[in-house]
Amino acid sequence: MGNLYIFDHPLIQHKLTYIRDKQTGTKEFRELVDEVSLLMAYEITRDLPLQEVEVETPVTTCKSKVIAGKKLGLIPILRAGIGMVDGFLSLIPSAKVGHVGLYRDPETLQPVEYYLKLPSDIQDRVLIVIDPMLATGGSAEAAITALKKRGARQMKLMCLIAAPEGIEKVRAEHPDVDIYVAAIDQQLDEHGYIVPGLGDAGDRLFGTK
Ligand SMILES: O=P(O)(O)OC[C@H]1O[C@H](OP(=O)(O)OP(=O)(O)O)[C@H](O)[C@@H]1O
Ligand SMILES: O=c1cc[nH]c(=O)[nH]1
Ligand SMILES: [Mg+2]
Repeated sequence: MGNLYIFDHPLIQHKLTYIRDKQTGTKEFRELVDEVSLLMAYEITRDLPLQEVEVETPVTTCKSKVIAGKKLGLIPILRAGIGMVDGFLSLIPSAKVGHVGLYRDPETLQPVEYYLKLPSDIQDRVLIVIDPMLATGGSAEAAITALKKRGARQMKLMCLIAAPEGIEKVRAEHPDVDIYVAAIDQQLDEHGYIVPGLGDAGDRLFGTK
């Protein structure tokens, strides 16, 4: 089974509170998601492997470290995942970005795929799938399945808020994928929304509805 990590950094937790707040308007919501995504990128990359190189300083040469191993790929699940891209890229600007377009049918809660565009070398990258919300887990599960079908071999899932149901689903269907979240909430309501959650992430990010 994949590991489950909680981003417990105080700055992430502090900002998440204002993201949840229904009084937070679109502009501020977007800014906060952007800031939290940068902090989450910092946390999720703390296990990147390093290798020693020699560097010449103005004084002498010394051994120092650079990031080694596989490159990263960022895979936002449209639409809401887009809100997390810029923050992540401000820290890791060389990551390639692939898009998986999915929406959740409001009646059946099943994910419907409408778009897919990926970097050509996803098999050689560690992919970080990003979406603010992990509710039933259907969208994340479908996105990871779609990526595996196209050759993805190593993935992490990064979300702001997860419901226990979503975590369980992804861990059951994709035990090879580690999950990183800022909060695990209580449950889903009868419409599949996370309680207490933050409402509809896409609508709050883009000012729709
Ligand atoms: O875990 P699930 O039950 O699948 O729900 C989570 C999905 O729902 C939201 O997307 P939505 O369908 O609202 O699309 P949007 O991003 O275009 O608003 C959210 O951004 C996730 O992708
Ligand atoms: O609470 C939820 C559940 C799914 N999608 C959202 O945007 N919010
Ligand atoms: Mg939505």
